[in-house]
Amino acid sequence: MERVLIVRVGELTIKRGKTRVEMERLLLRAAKEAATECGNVRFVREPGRIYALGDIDCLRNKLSRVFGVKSVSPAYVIIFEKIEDIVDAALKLWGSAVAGRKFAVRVHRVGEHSFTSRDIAIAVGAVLTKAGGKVDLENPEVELFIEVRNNRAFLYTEVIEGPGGLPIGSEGKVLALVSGGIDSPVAAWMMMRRGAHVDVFYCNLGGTFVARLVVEVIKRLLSWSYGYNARVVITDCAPIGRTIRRNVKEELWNIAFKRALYLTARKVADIVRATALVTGESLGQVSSQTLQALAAVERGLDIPVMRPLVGMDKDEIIQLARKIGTYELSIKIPEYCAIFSKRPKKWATREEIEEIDLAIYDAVIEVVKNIKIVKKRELDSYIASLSPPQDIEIESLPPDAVLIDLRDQKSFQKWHLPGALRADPDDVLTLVDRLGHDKTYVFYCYSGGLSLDVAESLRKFGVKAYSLKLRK
Ligand SMILES: Nc1ncnc2c1ncn2[C@@H]1O[C@H](COP(=O)(O)OP(=O)(O)OP(=O)(O)O)[C@@H](O)[C@H]1O
Repeated sequence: MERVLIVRVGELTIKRGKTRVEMERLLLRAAKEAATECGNVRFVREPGRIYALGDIDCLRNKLSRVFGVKSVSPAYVIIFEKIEDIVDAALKLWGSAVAGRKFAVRVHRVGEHSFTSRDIAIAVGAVLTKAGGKVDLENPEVELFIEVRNNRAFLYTEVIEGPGGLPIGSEGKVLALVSGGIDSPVAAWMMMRRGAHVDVFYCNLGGTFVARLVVEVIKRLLSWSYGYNARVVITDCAPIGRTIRRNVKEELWNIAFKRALYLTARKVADIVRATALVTGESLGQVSSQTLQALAAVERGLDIPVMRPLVGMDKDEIIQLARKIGTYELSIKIPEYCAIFSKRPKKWATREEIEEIDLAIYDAVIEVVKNIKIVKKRELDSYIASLSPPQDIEIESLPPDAVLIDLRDQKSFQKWHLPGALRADPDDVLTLVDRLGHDKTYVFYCYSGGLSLDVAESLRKFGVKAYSLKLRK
């Protein structure tokens, strides 16, 4: 008996003519890329499904992640002449597996035969009962599927759900704004699932420590992008941060950063030829995601902004993030922002947006000029190349340095280094503004990652800053 993976295609079966042919071609292209790690593989196409032959366990895992695939089933296939051949195969395969267990035989049949689906179910049920199983169609412990297609029969017990949707490339291209947080990778994934080519845009306000973590998230996200060597556009957004802090009223910092993100992404969309932007915003999730706030930041943008999560609850988004595999990586990313205002305005008037645009214009142009584009297949070497400045980590305090503890209040109260002040990462720049940009600052935190990042991002603001290596 030969083993084969049945790959059932989903929504594209309702497409007709040229569209259908093109979608099948794209699906097969994605399936071939997904199967590259599975060694020698052969694909056979049939209406509504594909068969994959080769290392079935590997193929099962990979092809159940291809967009456009509704489900897959590892199956045994036989060529038969009479019903007894199917019954024999079922007994050989499942005789010992059903002993002492309740089972149900589900038969599906296509083609002209001298017997019905029910005949097969009865005959197979009878031999398996003799082998020690018990028929229970309502609550079986094991379901046995037999699909008869002309002179072939497929026998299987598993139906593994695929992601569904449409093959990647069947829609146009979009640029997804990905922060590395929980939501935006899910939004990007949902656009991939609808067949879009998804390129990714990440605006880094921090240092290489966070950038590395974010790119790991993006890499995991793009591990679904079979059939498309997606582009990741990474930008150092420090010029935007500096400009906003200098030239925008503090209550508008948050909106100004969002606006800068949108404007930068708008320009990047032209470079990568994307037709729409995608964000991970969901209506009302946080105060910056009210209708008014969303309308304010996308005013006059002249490109569709898609928000696939707009109607979803946070727990639904988390569930999807877990399924995609990005959740565990996203929650490792420390959330802080150098341009975080304590009393932010929730939305802005047309005039305020115009003022913001004017204030950030040059910074946006500078950031766009310095974008780095990395292809999906180059992400590993890009991640390896990311390392913080060599001299940023120190083991002893320079004289007159201001020492800052970035841990939470409770940990600080329990113990802290002599002379240390405590600050939330969000507040560091404000503190530095107050104490003076000419001093030397040294940070420490729990594991050394956040302090590295805060020091690195402060340096982008022209401040002498270090991360202290704590002895364990
Ligand atoms: N640094 C960034 N680079 C690229 N896109 C970003 C960045 N920060 C935010 N975005 C985009 O703006 C959206 C809204 O960001 P916001 O911080 O308001 O929400 P969020 O709920 O924290 O989103 P997420 O969970 O995706 O970080 C994000 O979903 C993402 O699409």
